[in-house]
Amino acid sequence: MTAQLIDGIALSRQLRAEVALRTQALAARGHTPGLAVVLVGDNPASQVYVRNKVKACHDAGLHSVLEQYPASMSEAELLARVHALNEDPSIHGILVQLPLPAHIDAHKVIEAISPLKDVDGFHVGSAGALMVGQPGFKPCTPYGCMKMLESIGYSPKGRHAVVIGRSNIVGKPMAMLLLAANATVTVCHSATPDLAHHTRQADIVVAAVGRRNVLTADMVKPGAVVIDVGMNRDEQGKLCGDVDFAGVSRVAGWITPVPGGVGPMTITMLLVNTLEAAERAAR
Ligand SMILES: Nc1nc(=O)c2c([nH]1)NC[C@@H]1CN(c3ccc(C(=O)N[C@@H](CCC(=O)O)C(=O)O)cc3)C=[N+]21
Repeated sequence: MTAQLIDGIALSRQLRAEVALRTQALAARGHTPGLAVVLVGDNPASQVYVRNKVKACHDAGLHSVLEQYPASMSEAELLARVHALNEDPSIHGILVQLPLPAHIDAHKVIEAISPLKDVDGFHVGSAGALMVGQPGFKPCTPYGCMKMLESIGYSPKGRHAVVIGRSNIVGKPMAMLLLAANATVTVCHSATPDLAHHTRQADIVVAAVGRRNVLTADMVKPGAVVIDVGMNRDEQGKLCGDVDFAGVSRVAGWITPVPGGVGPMTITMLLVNTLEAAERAAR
């Protein structure tokens, strides 16, 4: 059996076209959605990522500003910039690219972002809203994974979902979204003694660890949906996920590729959240 591909690029193209239409309608009423992307330091990977985000905004008709600062920027200076963006009516979403330099307390910076502009969904208020089922921004990566399930008409209701990884930005919110969609959810992590025991029972596996080959063919139930959130490099420097794609795609029913899977969807949901923030502000 060969798994069907869930194509994050094709789905992104579709969703971004919808974003562009809604953006146009909002802009016609004088409320062009605006995203501020703040990058501190010169991490080359971060440079690429933020440029992709700014380009995606441009292509969908959103306004964006990229603010780049040297690694020597102080925490107080960054907090002052966040406060200014909170007050800027042309900006509806604020993204402070992570990781931040070690001398800056990332938690403090994220908490300084207005929850109304927290399009990353990283603020404690956004996390709490997700947990109790109140309106708020969902973190873009797990939100994108839910859209990928939706795109294949797969309802998590009554299914067993296994999430590997418990980070605040992927694993935990992913578990909450699946739970809200009525899945039975197991969260596995580095202290789980027998990972395969859990994954073999899963109808849905989400791998979000940040290490290659965390999920291999022998760990997957035939026909399962496998979502790969990993972003790693192999020996040749090639981008690869957490899943042994060649092996697992012989067993799974559906699988997301890396690249071209969850990554583009993360950016798409950032656009969706920014548009949503602008629509709320325009009401
Ligand atoms: N405040 C904040 N918000 C983030 O959302 C955030 C962040 N900080 N820090 C870094 C991570 C990483 N991240 C990615 C998004 C898209 C791709 C993506 O589009 N990847 C392409 C490939 C890109 C390539 O070729 O390198 C793909 O998977 O097809 C990758 C990584 C967002 N992050």
